[in-house]
Amino acid sequence: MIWVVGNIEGNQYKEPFSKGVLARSLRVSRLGLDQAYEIANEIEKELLERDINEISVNDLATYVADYLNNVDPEVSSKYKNWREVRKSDEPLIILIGGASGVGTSSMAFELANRLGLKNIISTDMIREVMRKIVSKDLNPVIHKSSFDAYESIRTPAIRVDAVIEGFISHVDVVNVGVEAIIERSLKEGISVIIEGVHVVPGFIREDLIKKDNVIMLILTVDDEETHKQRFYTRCRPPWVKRSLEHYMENFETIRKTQQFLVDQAKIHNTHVINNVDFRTTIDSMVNEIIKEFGGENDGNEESGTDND
Ligand SMILES: Nc1ncnc2c1ncn2[C@@H]1O[C@H](COP(=O)(O)OP(=O)(O)OP(=O)(O)O)[C@@H](O)[C@H]1O
Ligand SMILES: O=C(O)[C@@H](CO)OP(=O)(O)O
Repeated sequence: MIWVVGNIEGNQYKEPFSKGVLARSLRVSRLGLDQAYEIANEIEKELLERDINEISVNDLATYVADYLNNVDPEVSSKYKNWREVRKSDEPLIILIGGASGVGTSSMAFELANRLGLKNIISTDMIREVMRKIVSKDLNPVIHKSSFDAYESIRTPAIRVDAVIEGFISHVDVVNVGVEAIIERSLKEGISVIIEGVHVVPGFIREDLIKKDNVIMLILTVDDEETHKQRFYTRCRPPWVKRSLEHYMENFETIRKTQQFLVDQAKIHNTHVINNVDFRTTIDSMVNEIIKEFGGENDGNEESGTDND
């Protein structure tokens, strides 16, 4: 057996080498699951052949990076950059916004897998809790969808566009919950991905969004027909209870909310990704996150683990 030795706040710990843990940490480098396991397997074999039965986390990381460098230097560089990011003591708060149906939940799930993060919070669920607390009479807009919230605005539209006014009133309320989750995650040191239509540039408090360990990304589907198709695929499985009709009837207003999100992203310098191809989207997200949190790798590995 090989023991991996690490150090947390001056305390040494030892754990058995796990191919699963190593393979998961390799996935950030765009390796498929099979290839990541294959490489983890090979690395274990090599270590055993060299009679290494104890290795520090840092030496293991260097070994892995060198191994990857022979497979593909780009993969190795991604691995090293991500380790740089994980050296930080601060949690990562990743916010993924986008109009209904563009794929924020699917992409958050994939990203969490790639980065080995364990917490994903959907803003729809925050809203659901709020609906139990705040009655329909008191705040009708959050009892609607973001794109048809305008139908329940009590005062007639004051702004130029009723749909956007409804969207803003809706997001504004749910945003209180989003901020609470960010605050709690920062306080507890828990990395989290928060995803959904209620993640909108310009709405989250400046003191939170400006933190070095908080990043917001906006997803879009620029092509209308592709966006429509997403609702078809999402509503097709028999266990899905969301009505396709609801989204098709409101498709134009959903597109309006997307345009609003893009406009807000421009104003607030938020990165926008057109979510067409699954892998390209994930790669862009990972690249943005590494760029924002880690800068470029300088090649000097020191400390940190991949396990949180
Ligand atoms: N890049 C992609 N390529 C192909 N299909 C995708 C892609 N991204 C998402 N999808 C599919 O599009 C559908 C909608 O995605 P998803 O449910 O994640 O959207 P959403 O943004 O979370 O929507 P909502 O906010 O309304 O819940 C799903 O069937 C999902 O599998
Ligand atoms: O409000 C919305 O735009 C969507 C987001 O997922 O929620 P629902 O379709 O459940 O109303």
